[in-house]
Amino acid sequence: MATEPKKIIIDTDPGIDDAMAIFLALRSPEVEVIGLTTIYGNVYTTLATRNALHLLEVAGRTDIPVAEGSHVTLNKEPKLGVTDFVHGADGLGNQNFPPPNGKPIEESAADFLVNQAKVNPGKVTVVALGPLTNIALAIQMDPEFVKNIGQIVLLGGSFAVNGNANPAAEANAADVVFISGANVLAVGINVTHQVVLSGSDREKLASSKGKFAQYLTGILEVYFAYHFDAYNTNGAYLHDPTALLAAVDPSLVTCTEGTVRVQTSGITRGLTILCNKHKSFGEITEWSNKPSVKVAVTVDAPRVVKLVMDRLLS
Ligand SMILES: O=c1[nH]cnc2c1ncn2[C@@H]1O[C@H](CO)[C@@H](O)[C@H]1O
Repeated sequence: MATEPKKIIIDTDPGIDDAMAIFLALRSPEVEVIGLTTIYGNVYTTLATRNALHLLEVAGRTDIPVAEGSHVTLNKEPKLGVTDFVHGADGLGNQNFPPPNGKPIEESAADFLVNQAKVNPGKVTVVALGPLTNIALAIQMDPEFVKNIGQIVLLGGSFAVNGNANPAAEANAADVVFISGANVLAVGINVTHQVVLSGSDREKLASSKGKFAQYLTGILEVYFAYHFDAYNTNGAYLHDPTALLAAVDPSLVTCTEGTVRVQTSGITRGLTILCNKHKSFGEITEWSNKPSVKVAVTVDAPRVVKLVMDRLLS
């Protein structure tokens, strides 16, 4: 008997690699996308919502609801900057796309997350591709959320490699989410930096007539230019697609388990530190007696890239 597709909500700040992940999800029969929620990060939240609606229109999937997320950080501070130098001023490679026709639903992202988890207890996976504010708000709003939500697969943390938001920190990590007790799988940039779309992969996308391949060829130009400047490579890291595919097929990564804390202030703000669950210390630490999460440590990069190519070329 065929198993039912896994219901997923993608929390996203599109974003070029977000666009790839959203299209991949729509091409993955293992999952059913029941909504997109938006957040600041690669762009401000208003533009993230506009881009989410636009991407669903490109895909012909305007049946999928978009719920707009928070405009401010968890501490209620306005978001200071976005990474338009990575994704272009419009977040989608400066392609002058027309505004979408659709509108977000009335429910906020956090309300949508809470309510969907409540009506499908244990059945919804959130794939969180941006800063984790909406997820943290859902956790704070409803004490039942961490029980109701099936899993949170998040792109977040850098786990002992340099960050990309600052040398200590990856752009997305949030302490509230890591110690919430929810079933969390964290895929950090120590892992996603191993998954590279090469220049020749991009040429294959460019020569395909597929709708998604054509669209992505246009927006990838800015993303490749950024990687060439920042990392001196003719390739692009597949952050969001890797996290999405880890939710689709967990066998693509291997994991360790332990408590993750996120530094919330000081020069290492955003630093993620994992304490392996089997390790004990002679003193009580800020990691002691806190819930464990799964943290990806290795990835089958060739298989991830092949899945990305096969599904986006078709
Ligand atoms: O250099 C960067 N700085 C900040 N964010 C980035 C950069 N490159 C990619 N992303 C975005 O942040 C997430 C990975 O941390 C990905 O979602 C990607 O879209």
